[in-house]
Amino acid sequence: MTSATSVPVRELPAVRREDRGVPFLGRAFAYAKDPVALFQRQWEHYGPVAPLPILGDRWVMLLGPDACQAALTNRDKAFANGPAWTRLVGPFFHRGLMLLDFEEHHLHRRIMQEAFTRPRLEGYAAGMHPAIERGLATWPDTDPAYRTYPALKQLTLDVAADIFMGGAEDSTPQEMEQVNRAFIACVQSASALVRKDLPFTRWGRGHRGREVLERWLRHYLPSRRARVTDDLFSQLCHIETEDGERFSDDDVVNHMIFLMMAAHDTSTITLSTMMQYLGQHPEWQERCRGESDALSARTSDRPTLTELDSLTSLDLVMRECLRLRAPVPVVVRRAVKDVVVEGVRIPAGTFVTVAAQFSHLMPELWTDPTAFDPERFSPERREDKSHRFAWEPFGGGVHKCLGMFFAGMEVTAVMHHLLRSYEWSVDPSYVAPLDNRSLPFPKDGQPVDLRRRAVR
Ligand code: HEM
Repeated sequence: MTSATSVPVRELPAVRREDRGVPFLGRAFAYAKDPVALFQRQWEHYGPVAPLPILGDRWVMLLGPDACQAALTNRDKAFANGPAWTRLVGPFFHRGLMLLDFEEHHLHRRIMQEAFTRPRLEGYAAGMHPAIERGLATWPDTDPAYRTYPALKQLTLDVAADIFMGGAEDSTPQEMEQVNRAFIACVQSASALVRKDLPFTRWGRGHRGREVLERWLRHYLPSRRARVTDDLFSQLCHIETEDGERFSDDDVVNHMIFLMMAAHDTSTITLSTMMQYLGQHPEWQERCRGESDALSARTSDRPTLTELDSLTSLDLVMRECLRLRAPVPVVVRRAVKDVVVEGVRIPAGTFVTVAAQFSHLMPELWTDPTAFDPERFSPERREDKSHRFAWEPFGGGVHKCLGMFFAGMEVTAVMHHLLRSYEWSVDPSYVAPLDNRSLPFPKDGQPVDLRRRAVR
Protein backbone atom coordinates (compact mmCIF):
# COMPACT_ATOMS: atom_id res chain seq x y z
CA MET A 1 0.00 0.00 0.00
CA THR A 2 1.38 3.40 -0.90
CA SER A 3 2.11 5.56 2.10
CA ALA A 4 0.45 8.96 2.09
CA THR A 5 3.79 10.61 2.89
CA SER A 6 5.94 9.06 0.12
CA VAL A 7 3.81 9.94 -2.91
CA PRO A 8 1.58 12.98 -3.55
CA VAL A 9 -1.95 11.82 -2.85
CA ARG A 10 -4.62 12.41 -5.49
CA GLU A 11 -8.35 12.32 -4.99
CA LEU A 12 -10.45 9.80 -6.92
CA PRO A 13 -11.12 11.07 -10.43
CA ALA A 14 -14.72 12.04 -11.22
CA VAL A 15 -16.72 9.57 -13.32
CA ARG A 16 -16.80 10.77 -16.94
CA ARG A 17 -20.27 11.41 -18.35
CA GLU A 18 -19.92 8.51 -20.83
CA ASP A 19 -19.02 6.11 -18.00
CA ARG A 20 -22.08 6.78 -15.84
CA GLY A 21 -24.07 3.96 -17.39
CA VAL A 22 -27.78 3.41 -16.85
CA PRO A 23 -29.49 5.41 -14.03
CA PHE A 24 -29.17 3.51 -10.71
CA LEU A 25 -27.70 0.37 -12.35
CA GLY A 26 -24.58 2.28 -13.37
CA ARG A 27 -22.08 -0.02 -15.08
CA ALA A 28 -23.76 -3.28 -14.00
CA PHE A 29 -24.87 -4.01 -17.59
CA ALA A 30 -21.44 -3.21 -19.03
CA TYR A 31 -19.91 -5.71 -16.57
CA ALA A 32 -22.47 -8.41 -17.35
CA LYS A 33 -21.97 -7.95 -21.08
CA ASP A 34 -18.18 -8.05 -21.20
CA PRO A 35 -16.21 -7.63 -17.96
CA VAL A 36 -12.82 -7.73 -19.69
CA ALA A 37 -13.81 -4.89 -22.05
CA LEU A 38 -14.99 -2.90 -19.02
CA PHE A 39 -11.69 -3.54 -17.15
CA GLN A 40 -9.71 -2.41 -20.19
CA ARG A 41 -11.74 0.76 -20.65
CA GLN A 42 -11.44 1.64 -16.96
CA TRP A 43 -7.69 1.03 -17.03
CA GLU A 44 -7.19 3.18 -20.11
CA HIS A 45 -9.20 6.11 -18.79
CA TYR A 46 -8.47 6.11 -15.07
CA GLY A 47 -5.48 3.84 -14.38
CA PRO A 48 -5.22 1.33 -11.50
CA VAL A 49 -7.80 3.02 -9.22
CA ALA A 50 -10.93 3.63 -11.27
CA PRO A 51 -14.31 4.98 -10.04
CA LEU A 52 -17.22 2.75 -10.92
CA PRO A 53 -20.90 3.62 -10.36
CA ILE A 54 -22.87 0.40 -9.74
CA LEU A 55 -26.33 -0.29 -8.28
CA GLY A 56 -26.53 3.16 -6.69
CA ASP A 57 -23.32 2.71 -4.68
CA ARG A 58 -19.93 4.32 -4.96
CA TRP A 59 -17.48 1.63 -6.05
CA VAL A 60 -13.83 1.71 -7.05
CA MET A 61 -12.23 -0.82 -9.36
CA LEU A 62 -8.64 -1.81 -8.59
CA LEU A 63 -6.76 -2.88 -11.69
CA GLY A 64 -3.27 -4.29 -12.20
CA PRO A 65 -1.22 -6.44 -9.83
CA ASP A 66 0.05 -3.62 -7.57
CA ALA A 67 -3.40 -2.24 -6.77
CA CYS A 68 -4.79 -5.78 -6.27
CA GLN A 69 -1.88 -6.64 -4.00
CA ALA A 70 -2.54 -3.53 -1.86
CA ALA A 71 -6.15 -4.54 -1.20
CA LEU A 72 -5.55 -8.27 -0.78
CA THR A 73 -2.56 -8.03 1.55
CA ASN A 74 -4.47 -5.27 3.40
CA ARG A 75 -1.54 -4.19 5.57
CA ASP A 76 -3.42 -1.30 7.23
CA LYS A 77 -6.55 -3.39 7.85
CA ALA A 78 -8.40 -0.79 5.81
CA PHE A 79 -10.49 -3.25 3.79
CA ALA A 80 -13.22 -5.53 5.13
CA ASN A 81 -14.84 -8.50 3.38
CA GLY A 82 -18.14 -8.92 5.23
CA PRO A 83 -19.85 -5.62 4.32
CA ALA A 84 -18.78 -5.89 0.65
CA TRP A 85 -19.69 -9.53 -0.01
CA THR A 86 -22.95 -9.10 1.92
CA ARG A 87 -23.82 -6.16 -0.35
CA LEU A 88 -23.33 -8.47 -3.33
CA VAL A 89 -24.64 -11.85 -2.22
CA GLY A 90 -26.92 -10.66 0.55
CA PRO A 91 -27.62 -12.74 3.64
CA PHE A 92 -27.43 -16.05 1.74
CA PHE A 93 -23.89 -16.94 2.78
CA HIS A 94 -24.30 -15.45 6.24
CA ARG A 95 -21.20 -15.99 8.42
CA GLY A 96 -19.33 -18.07 5.83
CA LEU A 97 -15.57 -17.79 6.36
CA MET A 98 -15.09 -15.38 3.46
CA LEU A 99 -17.60 -12.97 5.01
CA LEU A 100 -15.91 -12.78 8.43
CA ASP A 101 -13.29 -10.16 9.21
CA PHE A 102 -10.20 -9.50 11.28
CA GLU A 103 -10.00 -11.29 14.71
CA GLU A 104 -13.14 -13.36 14.22
CA HIS A 105 -12.05 -14.43 10.74
CA HIS A 106 -8.62 -15.39 12.08
CA LEU A 107 -10.14 -17.60 14.77
CA HIS A 108 -12.56 -19.38 12.42
CA ARG A 109 -9.90 -19.84 9.75
CA ARG A 110 -7.56 -21.43 12.31
CA ILE A 111 -10.21 -23.98 13.20
CA MET A 112 -11.27 -24.64 9.60
CA GLN A 113 -7.68 -25.11 8.45
CA GLU A 114 -7.71 -28.37 10.38
CA ALA A 115 -10.18 -29.76 7.83
CA PHE A 116 -7.79 -29.05 4.94
CA THR A 117 -4.50 -30.59 6.13
CA ARG A 118 -2.64 -32.96 3.78
CA PRO A 119 -3.75 -36.16 5.59
CA ARG A 120 -7.38 -34.99 5.43
CA LEU A 121 -7.03 -34.17 1.71
CA GLU A 122 -5.70 -37.70 1.18
CA GLY A 123 -8.89 -39.03 2.78
CA TYR A 124 -11.09 -36.85 0.55
CA ALA A 125 -9.12 -37.90 -2.57
CA ALA A 126 -9.70 -41.56 -1.82
CA GLY A 127 -13.41 -40.92 -1.35
CA MET A 128 -13.89 -39.05 -4.64
CA HIS A 129 -13.29 -41.81 -7.17
CA PRO A 130 -16.51 -43.82 -6.69
CA ALA A 131 -18.72 -40.73 -7.13
CA ILE A 132 -16.79 -39.67 -10.25
CA GLU A 133 -17.03 -43.16 -11.74
CA ARG A 134 -20.77 -43.35 -10.97
CA GLY A 135 -21.34 -39.93 -12.50
CA LEU A 136 -19.38 -40.57 -15.71
CA ALA A 137 -21.15 -43.92 -16.18
CA THR A 138 -24.33 -41.93 -16.86
CA TRP A 139 -22.72 -39.92 -19.68
CA PRO A 140 -23.57 -41.11 -23.22
CA ASP A 141 -21.21 -43.25 -25.33
CA THR A 142 -21.33 -40.71 -28.07
CA ASP A 143 -22.97 -37.32 -28.59
CA PRO A 144 -21.84 -34.77 -31.20
CA ALA A 145 -23.14 -31.86 -29.09
CA TYR A 146 -23.01 -33.01 -25.48
CA ARG A 147 -23.75 -30.11 -23.14
CA THR A 148 -20.86 -30.54 -20.74
CA TYR A 149 -21.49 -27.64 -18.37
CA PRO A 150 -24.73 -28.97 -16.81
CA ALA A 151 -23.29 -32.51 -16.84
CA LEU A 152 -20.17 -31.36 -14.98
CA LYS A 153 -22.31 -29.39 -12.54
CA GLN A 154 -24.28 -32.52 -11.72
CA LEU A 155 -21.05 -34.50 -11.39
CA THR A 156 -19.45 -32.04 -8.96
CA LEU A 157 -22.68 -31.98 -6.93
CA ASP A 158 -22.59 -35.79 -6.68
CA VAL A 159 -18.93 -35.66 -5.63
CA ALA A 160 -19.79 -32.98 -3.06
CA ALA A 161 -22.62 -35.12 -1.65
CA ASP A 162 -20.04 -37.84 -0.89
CA ILE A 163 -17.04 -35.77 0.08
CA PHE A 164 -18.77 -32.91 1.86
CA MET A 165 -21.80 -34.71 3.25
CA GLY A 166 -20.59 -38.28 3.64
CA GLY A 167 -23.21 -39.52 1.20
CA ALA A 168 -26.37 -37.56 2.11
CA GLU A 169 -27.81 -41.00 2.85
CA ASP A 170 -31.38 -39.84 3.57
CA SER A 171 -31.79 -37.71 0.45
CA THR A 172 -33.53 -38.89 -2.71
CA PRO A 173 -32.27 -37.75 -6.15
CA GLN A 174 -35.25 -35.34 -6.23
CA GLU A 175 -34.18 -33.81 -2.91
CA MET A 176 -30.59 -33.50 -4.17
CA GLU A 177 -31.93 -31.72 -7.24
CA GLN A 178 -33.81 -29.36 -4.93
CA VAL A 179 -30.57 -28.74 -3.01
CA ASN A 180 -28.78 -28.03 -6.30
CA ARG A 181 -31.47 -25.50 -7.22
CA ALA A 182 -31.22 -23.94 -3.74
CA PHE A 183 -27.47 -23.34 -4.25
CA ILE A 184 -28.04 -21.84 -7.66
CA ALA A 185 -30.71 -19.55 -6.21
CA CYS A 186 -28.30 -18.33 -3.52
CA VAL A 187 -25.43 -17.75 -5.96
CA GLN A 188 -27.61 -15.99 -8.53
CA SER A 189 -28.99 -13.59 -5.94
CA ALA A 190 -25.74 -11.63 -6.51
CA SER A 191 -27.20 -10.26 -9.73
CA ALA A 192 -30.63 -9.35 -8.29
CA LEU A 193 -31.83 -5.87 -9.10
CA VAL A 194 -34.71 -5.93 -6.61
CA ARG A 195 -33.07 -6.60 -3.24
CA LYS A 196 -36.14 -7.43 -1.17
CA ASP A 197 -37.62 -10.76 -0.12
CA LEU A 198 -40.53 -10.60 -2.59
CA PRO A 199 -42.16 -13.45 -4.53
CA PHE A 200 -40.85 -14.17 -8.05
CA THR A 201 -37.63 -12.21 -7.50
CA ARG A 202 -34.06 -13.54 -7.53
CA TRP A 203 -33.64 -12.20 -4.01
CA GLY A 204 -36.78 -14.02 -2.84
CA ARG A 205 -35.52 -17.26 -4.44
CA GLY A 206 -32.21 -16.77 -2.62
CA HIS A 207 -34.08 -16.63 0.72
CA ARG A 208 -36.06 -19.80 -0.04
CA GLY A 209 -32.79 -21.45 -1.16
CA ARG A 210 -31.05 -20.61 2.11
CA GLU A 211 -33.99 -22.09 4.08
CA VAL A 212 -33.82 -25.35 2.07
CA LEU A 213 -30.07 -25.64 2.68
CA GLU A 214 -30.35 -24.93 6.41
CA ARG A 215 -33.11 -27.54 6.87
CA TRP A 216 -31.18 -30.10 4.86
CA LEU A 217 -27.94 -29.64 6.82
CA ARG A 218 -29.60 -29.50 10.25
CA HIS A 219 -31.27 -32.81 9.49
CA TYR A 220 -27.85 -34.46 9.14
CA LEU A 221 -26.11 -32.58 11.98
CA PRO A 222 -26.82 -35.07 14.83
CA SER A 223 -25.52 -38.07 12.87
CA ARG A 224 -22.33 -36.20 11.85
CA ARG A 225 -21.76 -35.03 15.45
CA ALA A 226 -22.23 -38.61 16.66
CA ARG A 227 -19.23 -40.15 14.88
CA VAL A 228 -16.11 -39.09 13.00
CA THR A 229 -16.06 -39.96 9.32
CA ASP A 230 -13.90 -38.83 6.40
CA ASP A 231 -16.36 -36.26 4.98
CA LEU A 232 -15.96 -32.51 5.41
CA PHE A 233 -19.25 -32.12 7.35
CA SER A 234 -18.16 -34.61 9.98
CA GLN A 235 -14.71 -33.00 10.10
CA LEU A 236 -16.23 -29.54 10.75
CA CYS A 237 -18.25 -31.08 13.59
CA HIS A 238 -15.16 -32.52 15.27
CA ILE A 239 -12.08 -30.46 14.43
CA GLU A 240 -10.56 -28.30 17.11
CA THR A 241 -7.42 -26.21 17.50
CA GLU A 242 -4.64 -27.03 19.95
CA ASP A 243 -6.34 -24.60 22.37
CA GLY A 244 -9.55 -26.62 22.19
CA GLU A 245 -11.56 -24.14 20.07
CA ARG A 246 -14.29 -25.74 17.93
CA PHE A 247 -17.37 -24.81 15.93
CA SER A 248 -20.93 -24.48 17.34
CA ASP A 249 -23.87 -26.10 15.46
CA ASP A 250 -24.71 -22.75 13.85
CA ASP A 251 -21.07 -22.30 12.79
CA VAL A 252 -21.03 -25.75 11.18
CA VAL A 253 -24.22 -25.04 9.19
CA ASN A 254 -23.06 -21.56 8.11
CA HIS A 255 -19.63 -22.82 7.08
CA MET A 256 -21.03 -25.82 5.23
CA ILE A 257 -23.39 -23.65 3.16
CA PHE A 258 -20.56 -21.33 2.23
CA LEU A 259 -18.09 -24.15 1.55
CA MET A 260 -20.44 -25.99 -0.77
CA MET A 261 -21.09 -22.76 -2.64
CA ALA A 262 -17.36 -21.90 -2.77
CA ALA A 263 -16.48 -25.35 -4.06
CA HIS A 264 -19.30 -26.12 -6.45
CA ASP A 265 -19.47 -23.47 -9.17
CA THR A 266 -15.76 -22.68 -9.13
CA SER A 267 -14.72 -26.31 -9.74
CA THR A 268 -17.42 -26.76 -12.41
CA ILE A 269 -16.28 -23.64 -14.27
CA THR A 270 -12.64 -24.78 -14.13
CA LEU A 271 -13.56 -28.22 -15.47
CA SER A 272 -15.69 -26.90 -18.30
CA THR A 273 -12.99 -24.42 -19.34
CA MET A 274 -10.46 -27.29 -19.38
CA MET A 275 -12.80 -29.43 -21.48
CA GLN A 276 -13.19 -26.56 -23.94
CA TYR A 277 -9.47 -25.89 -24.39
CA LEU A 278 -8.47 -29.56 -24.42
CA GLY A 279 -11.19 -30.11 -27.05
CA GLN A 280 -9.71 -27.32 -29.14
CA HIS A 281 -6.09 -28.42 -28.62
CA PRO A 282 -5.94 -32.17 -29.33
CA GLU A 283 -2.16 -32.24 -28.86
CA TRP A 284 -2.63 -31.19 -25.22
CA GLN A 285 -5.52 -33.62 -24.76
CA GLU A 286 -3.30 -36.46 -25.99
CA ARG A 287 -0.40 -35.34 -23.83
CA CYS A 288 -2.59 -35.29 -20.70
CA ARG A 289 -4.24 -38.60 -21.61
CA GLY A 290 -0.82 -40.18 -22.11
CA GLU A 291 0.14 -39.26 -18.54
CA SER A 292 -3.18 -40.51 -17.15
CA ASP A 293 -2.94 -43.83 -19.02
CA ALA A 294 0.65 -44.29 -17.86
CA LEU A 295 -0.33 -43.52 -14.26
CA SER A 296 -3.18 -46.04 -14.33
CA ALA A 297 -0.91 -48.68 -15.86
CA ARG A 298 1.63 -48.08 -13.07
CA THR A 299 -0.78 -47.90 -10.16
CA SER A 300 -4.56 -48.32 -10.19
CA ASP A 301 -7.63 -46.63 -11.63
CA ARG A 302 -8.10 -44.78 -8.36
CA PRO A 303 -4.94 -42.70 -7.84
CA THR A 304 -3.96 -41.33 -4.45
CA LEU A 305 -3.39 -37.63 -3.88
CA THR A 306 0.38 -38.02 -4.40
CA GLU A 307 -0.22 -39.93 -7.62
CA LEU A 308 -2.61 -37.24 -8.86
CA ASP A 309 0.14 -34.70 -8.17
CA SER A 310 2.31 -36.48 -10.76
CA LEU A 311 -0.06 -35.47 -13.62
CA THR A 312 2.06 -32.43 -14.46
CA SER A 313 0.65 -31.61 -17.91
CA LEU A 314 -2.86 -31.50 -16.48
CA ASP A 315 -1.59 -29.13 -13.82
CA LEU A 316 -0.19 -26.78 -16.49
CA VAL A 317 -3.51 -26.88 -18.34
CA MET A 318 -5.47 -26.17 -15.16
CA ARG A 319 -3.31 -23.14 -14.31
CA GLU A 320 -3.68 -21.81 -17.84
CA CYS A 321 -7.46 -22.26 -17.78
CA LEU A 322 -7.70 -20.52 -14.39
CA ARG A 323 -5.75 -17.65 -15.95
CA LEU A 324 -7.84 -17.37 -19.10
CA ARG A 325 -11.19 -17.74 -17.34
CA ALA A 326 -10.85 -17.06 -13.62
CA PRO A 327 -13.95 -18.63 -12.00
CA VAL A 328 -13.92 -15.68 -9.56
CA PRO A 329 -12.97 -12.78 -11.87
CA VAL A 330 -13.24 -10.15 -9.13
CA VAL A 331 -13.37 -10.16 -5.35
CA VAL A 332 -14.89 -7.33 -3.34
CA ARG A 333 -14.01 -5.29 -0.28
CA ARG A 334 -15.26 -2.21 1.60
CA ALA A 335 -12.89 0.47 2.89
CA VAL A 336 -13.48 0.79 6.63
CA LYS A 337 -11.20 3.84 6.83
CA ASP A 338 -9.60 6.27 4.40
CA VAL A 339 -6.79 4.54 2.57
CA VAL A 340 -4.35 5.41 -0.21
CA VAL A 341 -3.75 2.92 -3.04
CA GLU A 342 -1.34 3.69 -5.87
CA GLY A 343 -1.36 7.35 -4.82
CA VAL A 344 -5.16 7.71 -4.88
CA ARG A 345 -7.23 8.29 -1.74
CA ILE A 346 -10.14 5.88 -1.32
CA PRO A 347 -12.56 7.32 1.25
CA ALA A 348 -13.95 5.21 4.10
CA GLY A 349 -17.21 3.53 3.08
CA THR A 350 -16.22 2.98 -0.57
CA PHE A 351 -16.94 -0.45 -2.06
CA VAL A 352 -14.00 -1.93 -3.96
CA THR A 353 -13.71 -4.57 -6.69
CA VAL A 354 -10.32 -6.24 -7.02
CA ALA A 355 -10.11 -7.33 -10.65
CA ALA A 356 -7.84 -10.39 -10.72
CA GLN A 357 -9.01 -11.37 -14.20
CA PHE A 358 -7.58 -8.17 -15.67
CA SER A 359 -4.05 -8.94 -14.35
CA HIS A 360 -4.32 -12.39 -15.96
CA LEU A 361 -4.58 -10.79 -19.40
CA MET A 362 -2.12 -7.89 -19.16
CA PRO A 363 0.47 -7.89 -21.98
CA GLU A 364 2.93 -6.33 -19.50
CA LEU A 365 2.85 -9.61 -17.52
CA TRP A 366 2.22 -12.37 -20.09
CA THR A 367 3.37 -13.15 -23.64
CA ASP A 368 0.46 -13.27 -26.07
CA PRO A 369 -1.99 -13.16 -23.13
CA THR A 370 -5.14 -14.39 -24.88
CA ALA A 371 -3.43 -17.49 -26.37
CA PHE A 372 -3.84 -20.93 -24.77
CA ASP A 373 -0.24 -21.75 -23.89
CA PRO A 374 0.04 -23.95 -20.76
CA GLU A 375 3.84 -24.12 -21.12
CA ARG A 376 4.00 -20.53 -19.88
CA PHE A 377 3.68 -22.11 -16.39
CA SER A 378 6.52 -24.61 -16.98
CA PRO A 379 9.57 -24.38 -14.70
CA GLU A 380 11.62 -22.94 -17.60
CA ARG A 381 9.19 -20.06 -18.24
CA ARG A 382 7.18 -19.41 -15.07
CA GLU A 383 5.50 -16.30 -16.52
CA ASP A 384 3.29 -16.19 -13.44
CA LYS A 385 6.38 -15.05 -11.52
CA SER A 386 6.43 -11.75 -13.44
CA HIS A 387 4.66 -10.27 -10.41
CA ARG A 388 3.54 -11.80 -7.08
CA PHE A 389 -0.03 -10.96 -8.06
CA ALA A 390 0.15 -11.66 -11.83
CA TRP A 391 -1.80 -14.90 -11.32
CA GLU A 392 -4.35 -14.72 -8.53
CA PRO A 393 -7.33 -16.98 -9.30
CA PHE A 394 -7.42 -17.98 -5.63
CA GLY A 395 -7.04 -14.43 -4.28
CA GLY A 396 -4.30 -13.51 -1.81
CA GLY A 397 -3.62 -12.36 1.75
CA VAL A 398 -5.51 -13.66 4.77
CA HIS A 399 -8.61 -14.55 2.73
CA LYS A 400 -6.72 -16.57 0.11
CA CYS A 401 -8.81 -19.57 -0.91
CA LEU A 402 -8.65 -22.21 1.81
CA GLY A 403 -9.87 -24.86 -0.63
CA MET A 404 -7.15 -24.24 -3.22
CA PHE A 405 -5.51 -27.66 -2.86
CA PHE A 406 -8.87 -29.36 -2.48
CA ALA A 407 -9.98 -27.73 -5.76
CA GLY A 408 -6.78 -28.81 -7.54
CA MET A 409 -7.29 -32.35 -6.32
CA GLU A 410 -10.96 -32.54 -7.34
CA VAL A 411 -10.39 -31.02 -10.78
CA THR A 412 -7.40 -33.30 -11.45
CA ALA A 413 -9.29 -36.41 -10.31
CA VAL A 414 -12.33 -35.64 -12.51
CA MET A 415 -10.16 -34.79 -15.54
CA HIS A 416 -8.10 -37.96 -15.03
CA HIS A 417 -11.25 -40.12 -15.18
CA LEU A 418 -12.61 -38.13 -18.13
CA LEU A 419 -9.40 -38.52 -20.14
CA ARG A 420 -9.35 -42.24 -19.41
CA SER A 421 -12.99 -42.74 -20.43
CA TYR A 422 -13.58 -40.26 -23.26
CA GLU A 423 -12.14 -38.38 -26.21
CA TRP A 424 -13.73 -35.12 -27.27
CA SER A 425 -13.33 -32.21 -29.64
CA VAL A 426 -14.53 -28.63 -29.80
CA ASP A 427 -14.63 -26.41 -32.87
CA PRO A 428 -11.39 -24.34 -32.79
CA SER A 429 -13.41 -21.18 -33.52
CA TYR A 430 -15.82 -21.76 -30.59
CA VAL A 431 -15.94 -18.88 -28.11
CA ALA A 432 -17.94 -19.64 -24.96
CA PRO A 433 -20.91 -17.23 -24.65
CA LEU A 434 -20.50 -16.40 -20.98
CA ASP A 435 -23.19 -15.40 -18.51
CA ASN A 436 -21.32 -12.96 -16.25
CA ARG A 437 -24.17 -12.01 -13.94
CA SER A 438 -22.69 -14.08 -11.12
CA LEU A 439 -19.69 -16.42 -11.71
CA PRO A 440 -18.96 -16.76 -15.46
CA PHE A 441 -20.49 -19.87 -17.03
CA PRO A 442 -21.21 -20.83 -20.68
CA LYS A 443 -24.85 -19.99 -21.45
CA ASP A 444 -25.05 -22.61 -24.21
CA GLY A 445 -24.06 -25.45 -21.83
CA GLN A 446 -20.81 -25.75 -23.81
CA PRO A 447 -21.48 -28.46 -26.38
CA VAL A 448 -18.59 -30.82 -27.21
CA ASP A 449 -18.30 -33.74 -29.62
CA LEU A 450 -17.95 -36.60 -27.12
CA ARG A 451 -16.94 -40.22 -27.79
CA ARG A 452 -16.37 -42.97 -25.23
CA ARG A 453 -12.97 -44.59 -25.71
CA ALA A 454 -13.13 -48.11 -27.05
CA VAL A 455 -9.95 -49.51 -25.51
CA ARG A 456 -8.13 -48.13 -22.45
C1 HEM B 1 -11.06 -23.55 -8.86
C2 HEM B 1 -11.76 -23.48 -7.76
C3 HEM B 1 -11.76 -22.29 -6.82
C4 HEM B 1 -11.47 -20.98 -7.04
C5 HEM B 1 -11.03 -20.33 -8.35
C6 HEM B 1 -11.63 -20.28 -5.78
C7 HEM B 1 -11.41 -18.92 -5.60
C8 HEM B 1 -11.46 -18.29 -4.39
C9 HEM B 1 -11.15 -16.89 -4.18
C10 HEM B 1 -10.74 -15.91 -5.25
C11 HEM B 1 -11.29 -16.65 -2.86
C12 HEM B 1 -10.97 -15.34 -2.14
C13 HEM B 1 -12.18 -14.48 -1.88
C14 HEM B 1 -11.83 -13.14 -1.28
O1 HEM B 1 -10.67 -12.79 -1.18
O2 HEM B 1 -12.75 -12.41 -0.91
C15 HEM B 1 -11.71 -17.87 -2.22
C16 HEM B 1 -11.98 -18.00 -0.87
C17 HEM B 1 -12.36 -19.18 -0.30
N1 HEM B 1 -12.51 -20.41 -0.90
FE1 HEM B 1 -12.16 -20.82 -2.84
N2 HEM B 1 -12.01 -21.18 -4.84
C18 HEM B 1 -12.10 -22.42 -5.42
C19 HEM B 1 -12.47 -23.59 -4.81
C20 HEM B 1 -12.72 -23.76 -3.47
C21 HEM B 1 -13.05 -25.01 -2.84
C22 HEM B 1 -13.10 -26.36 -3.54
C23 HEM B 1 -13.25 -24.74 -1.52
C24 HEM B 1 -13.62 -25.67 -0.40
C25 HEM B 1 -13.61 -26.96 -0.44
C26 HEM B 1 -13.04 -23.31 -1.33
C27 HEM B 1 -13.13 -22.66 -0.13
C28 HEM B 1 -12.87 -21.32 0.05
C29 HEM B 1 -12.96 -20.67 1.34
C30 HEM B 1 -13.32 -21.31 2.67
C31 HEM B 1 -12.66 -19.32 1.12
C32 HEM B 1 -12.65 -18.20 2.16
C33 HEM B 1 -11.27 -18.06 2.74
C34 HEM B 1 -11.20 -16.96 3.77
O3 HEM B 1 -11.95 -15.98 3.68
O4 HEM B 1 -10.38 -17.09 4.68
N3 HEM B 1 -12.73 -22.76 -2.54
N4 HEM B 1 -11.80 -18.86 -3.17
